[in-house]
Amino acid sequence: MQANGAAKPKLFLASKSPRRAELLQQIGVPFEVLSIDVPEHRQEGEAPATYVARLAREKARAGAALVNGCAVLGADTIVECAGHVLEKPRDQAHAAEMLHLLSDQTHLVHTAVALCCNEQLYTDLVTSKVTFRALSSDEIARYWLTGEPADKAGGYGIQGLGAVFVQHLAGSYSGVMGLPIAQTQQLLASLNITCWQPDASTALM
Ligand SMILES: Cc1cn([C@H]2C[C@H](O)[C@@H](COP(=O)(O)OP(=O)(O)OP(=O)(O)O)O2)c(=O)[nH]c1=O
Repeated sequence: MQANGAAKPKLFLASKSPRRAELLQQIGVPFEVLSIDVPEHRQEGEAPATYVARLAREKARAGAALVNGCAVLGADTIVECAGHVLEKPRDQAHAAEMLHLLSDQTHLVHTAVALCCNEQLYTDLVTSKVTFRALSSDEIARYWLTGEPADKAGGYGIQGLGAVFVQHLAGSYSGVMGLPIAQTQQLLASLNITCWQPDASTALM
């Protein structure tokens, strides 16, 4: 029990994304990673924001079904550009196609977060606007060889070498990376899960 009497459930992150784990660690929340597999298929006519929110909910619910009484955080990130929804590329050609589409354009990055505990579900959706400078075919080909695009929505990582493509960002940097920190902290607070205890042993410098 916490000082205010409310129970604080143990937290699991239902994600294989190392970025999400890193971002959650950054704010000092104790958690364990839970491995779940949710099929990621967009339904006919499903709007991008509806799709990403559904996947985050499904990940959180699938995790919660495995750890009764605990809190489970799920998230999903997609890129939307010129009417296309971009997820993780299948291969080099697919990544190149995505990066050519993003070149010299502004796109949206939607990240949905869902927190599930027993029957309770808390959700949020963060959309950021990212503008890329023009990319050459040569640098797109060389970027693939770094290994960075393969496991990232839209085929790039804003937190890595992909940062050199980004001319402008309006929104949440951590959201583009896969887990919007401020909004996640708010969801966790709904279940009384605090990020850090401001006492002598855990004080942040
Ligand atoms: C746009 C962008 C995405 N990404 C990542 C975040 C996500 O890990 C990934 C999008 O794929 P997701 O399907 O959202 O997540 P995932 O498959 O990596 O992990 P899981 O489903 O198990 O939670 O792209 C970056 O790391 N940097 C970026 O700049």
